Amino acid sequence: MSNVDTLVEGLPKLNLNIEPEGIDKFRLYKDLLKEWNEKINITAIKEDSEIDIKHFLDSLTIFRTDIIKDNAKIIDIGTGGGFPGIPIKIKNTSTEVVLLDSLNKRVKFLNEVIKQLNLKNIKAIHGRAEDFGIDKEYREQFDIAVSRAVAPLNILLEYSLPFVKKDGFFISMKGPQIYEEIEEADKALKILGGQVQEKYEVELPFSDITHVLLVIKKIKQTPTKYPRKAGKPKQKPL
Ligand SMILES: C[S@@+](CC[C@H](N)C(=O)[O-])C[C@H]1O[C@@H](n2cnc3c(N)ncnc32)[C@H](O)[C@@H]1O
Repeated sequence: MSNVDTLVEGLPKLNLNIEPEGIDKFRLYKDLLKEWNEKINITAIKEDSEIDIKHFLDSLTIFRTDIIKDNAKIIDIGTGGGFPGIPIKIKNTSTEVVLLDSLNKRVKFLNEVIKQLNLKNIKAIHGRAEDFGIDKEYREQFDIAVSRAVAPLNILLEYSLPFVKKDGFFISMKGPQIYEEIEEADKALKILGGQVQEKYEVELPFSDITHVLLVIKKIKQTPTKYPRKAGKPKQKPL
């Protein structure tokens, strides 16, 4: 079994607490991550303490925003190996979580994690954000969309904001380059109905890395012509 010692030591540094049952789930999650990573490419981060810091603790920094309320319905866009969606679900079991990724082999891994960790009220779906964003089962159905390491903000907003209900939030987990990205995303924000609400700078424990959690509030409905068809947001960002 993997150890999650660095995760356990890092939680108080983020003012977070996770019950022993949750810690056991992180341990099992790490076992599966390392096992599957031998067969399919999920993450370049392979060492125990690095997984704790750069995947688990980094994902959990999202709780510093106070946006994730009990029972919130959340979608993680481009979740990859489940970050930040699975740590969110382990920490707050009352949330309803949808994990979305365009790479099917990663979605298969996520389904195995959901099964083995016995997580409830969570599912992994395979496809592109541009396609699910026009599907009425998903469009404007979420209190919160989250995303880490998927695309520059002007592109990411077109992937994410269509999923968020009016008065809901999109939380983008970024590095310090976010400040330039915000300037470049001014037009996309206006078109898609978003407004910058807050920026939280968070120091990642046991590292010299500072990440920024950008909280965008959805202040009006997204026009039905967005998202444009798959590939278009990236080819021709707003
Ligand atoms: C660099 S990985 C980041 C994964 C994870 N969020 C993390 O922080 O570790 C980006 C992920 O986004 C997915 N992705 C990229 N564009 C997408 C799109 N348009 N719709 C859905 N998933 C997408 C990719 O398949 C990939 O798994």
